[in-house]
Amino acid sequence: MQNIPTVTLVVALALEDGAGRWLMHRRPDHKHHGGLWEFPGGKVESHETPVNALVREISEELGIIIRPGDLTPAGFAQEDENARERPIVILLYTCTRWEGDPAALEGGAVDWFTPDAIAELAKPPLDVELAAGLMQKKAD
Ligand SMILES: Nc1nc2c([nH]c(=O)n2[C@@H]2O[C@H](COP(=O)(O)OP(=O)(O)OP(=O)(O)O)[C@@H](O)[C@H]2O)c(=O)[nH]1
Repeated sequence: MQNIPTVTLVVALALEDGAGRWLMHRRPDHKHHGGLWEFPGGKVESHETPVNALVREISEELGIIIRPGDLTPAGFAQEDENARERPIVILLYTCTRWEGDPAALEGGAVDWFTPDAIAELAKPPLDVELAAGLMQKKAD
């Protein structure tokens, strides 16, 4: 039987500094959801585990090194199954340790935000859910 993916699997990172702020990435204007702020990350390739994909994406996108063992699952969000042919499912991980200085290597911008500031940012719909779930989890 042919192995046909039914969803687009995306991984995203909630990087937390020591002061209760999170790193968000503003997508380059020419991309899907251009100009909106999201958790950095990207699509899982067919040969990768989600964690390996996140380590790769974060290195490419932010130029920092994170380790698989420092990633903690923090929730997920998914598009409606009728949204498109392969609806997006995003897996969110938290991390508090990294090496290097995060920079927007593929365009756009990166910055650190408090939970209240993240709530005010213009975000893709799935990130609204991811951010709300993450902040709820931290408050529990
Ligand atoms: N990385 C990331 N993508 C997100 C988030 N929320 C969200 O809806 N998406 C969507 O998920 C998809 C991920 O694609 P991407 O463009 O970041 O990934 P990529 O670099 O592997 O793809 P590309 O090389 O095709 O551009 C995009 O359609 C993006 O708009 C998020 O928090 N982080």
